[in-house]
Amino acid sequence: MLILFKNIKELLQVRESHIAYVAGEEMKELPKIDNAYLLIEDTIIKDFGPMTQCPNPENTTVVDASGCVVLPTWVDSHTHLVYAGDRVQEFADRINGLSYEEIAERGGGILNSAKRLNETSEDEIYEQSKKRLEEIIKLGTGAVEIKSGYGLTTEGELKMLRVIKRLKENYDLPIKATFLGAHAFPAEYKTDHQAYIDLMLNEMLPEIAKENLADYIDAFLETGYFSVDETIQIMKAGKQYGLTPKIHVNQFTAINGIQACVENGALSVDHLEIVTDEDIAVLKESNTMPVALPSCSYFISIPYTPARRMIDSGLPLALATDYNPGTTPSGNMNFVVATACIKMKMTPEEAINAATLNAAYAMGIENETGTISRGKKANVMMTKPVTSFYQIPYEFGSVLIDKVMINGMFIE
Ligand SMILES: N=CN[C@@H](CCC(=O)O)C(=O)O
Ligand SMILES: [Zn+2]
Repeated sequence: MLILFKNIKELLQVRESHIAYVAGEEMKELPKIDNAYLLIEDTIIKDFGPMTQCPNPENTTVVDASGCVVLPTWVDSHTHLVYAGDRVQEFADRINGLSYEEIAERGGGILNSAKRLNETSEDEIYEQSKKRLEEIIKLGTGAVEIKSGYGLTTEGELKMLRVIKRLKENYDLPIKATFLGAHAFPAEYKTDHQAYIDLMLNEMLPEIAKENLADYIDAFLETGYFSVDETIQIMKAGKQYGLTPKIHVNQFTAINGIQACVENGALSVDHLEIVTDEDIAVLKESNTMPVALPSCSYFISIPYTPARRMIDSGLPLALATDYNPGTTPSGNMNFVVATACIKMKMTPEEAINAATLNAAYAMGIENETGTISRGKKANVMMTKPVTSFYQIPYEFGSVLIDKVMINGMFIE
């Protein structure tokens, strides 16, 4: 089946040849074709170019994109969208003055979600999660990473990962599963961290590997959560099962965690609200993708990742939502892109590179999606009529995405 987008005002993120990611100055360039066509054949991008060279194949569905922008769908490389219930009470508590850390110290936070998850059936968690997934697809997300980490028991972690597996089976977008047993220490292991780590390494990981439930391994490397040495143990164990690390680090404090992640071959380091010059120097010598999560900074009022300092130092940067019940109850990548421009001073070109091409690298799927390139998946989207693609971040509270195509099929 052929689908031809014609008269596209701006076709964005056009890459003739393969590129893994863009860094530093390169991030400012978002290649585009004005007045373009885009031809989709079945599930892949077949061809594109200026309208002056537009083909006229038979038996083709034509989409008139006059006045509209067409671009690859967003890639959300960091979410926790499989969870049970919500944490609205903590939202109110924070408005009334408590910090995220204070709520966690009182037994709220991640442990609150873990309790709820362990009390909820797998079917119910699947139902709640698929609604979130369907919502973000309509908002333009065409690939998503999803973490476990609200189980913190063998049964609970497996339950979450099985839900992610069901989502993979039932939805047509690339989904990667990340094992995040090291999200927090359950209360009963507060004084015996090693016992919980042993449980993860000796019981959870072998079962996860047996059922092939995870693609990546994660840990919350942070003061009061998992130390550098504990995280190193977890990364090394994960790698023995073929799970590459993607690590939560530098959300509240910088404790040389980034160096440990880089040394252990992390595909990405995520959060980075607090970044030292040493962290930047270490990242510059690596292929590890830094990932910023601006909706989290917005929601819990913590600093934004210093994108300008990082990009101006020559680093790449990816953007993701962090969709989760505690720090980011939103999976809207449009808001992420807008907030990156407004609060982190990223240009629209940089933000869109960060939310497509670089984000695909952070998920290990840069060969499949993230750019308009011949042979890549037909995961593309079209805006409403706009003055230019700058309108996407400019209208920060609106969703300008009009049509979303996943694997060559329009989402209803
Ligand atoms: N910081 C660690 N994990 C999540 C929040 C988890 C929660 O509060 O439920 C995050 O990425 O922000
Ligand atoms: Zn997270």
